[in-house]
Amino acid sequence: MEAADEDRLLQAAAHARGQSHSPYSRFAVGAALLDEQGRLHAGANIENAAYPEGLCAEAVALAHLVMAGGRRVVAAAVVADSGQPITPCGGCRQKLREFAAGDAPVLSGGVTAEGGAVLRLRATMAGLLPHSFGPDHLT
Ligand SMILES: O=c1ccn([C@H]2C[C@H](O)[C@@H](CO)O2)c(=O)[nH]1
Repeated sequence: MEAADEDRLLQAAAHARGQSHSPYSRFAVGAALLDEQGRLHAGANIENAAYPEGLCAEAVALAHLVMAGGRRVVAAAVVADSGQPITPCGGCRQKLREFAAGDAPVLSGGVTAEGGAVLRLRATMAGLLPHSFGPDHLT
């Protein structure tokens, strides 16, 4: 993946983070996904007063991708202001894996003073979720 495409993905995640509804954790997360048609789909975490009902940014972005007719997650980016690089939670790794190849890049970004994103970690789907269960197991 070219640096310019990585940056486009990270900045889309940073922009989406601005829509986060996270009054309980006060931990705003943004995610962006690149689909097989070259389109970007973004999401932010949406928390709920009934705490377990909250949605992760990655799940919201994935819902946008699928509803827009996307069928593959070619690359993903997650952005948050955290002490260590943010990575998708276990549940979101599985959700993304449904649509992503093992070598799909998963970028982790931190937040700049200007509200943009800076690359902090470059991972892959299979690196985050090794020996994973997926659609092929059901055929
Ligand atoms: O990869 C992650 C990790 C956490 N969160 C959200 C869930 C919750 O709203 C808040 C704190 O866990 O961050 C995400 O959206 N994505």
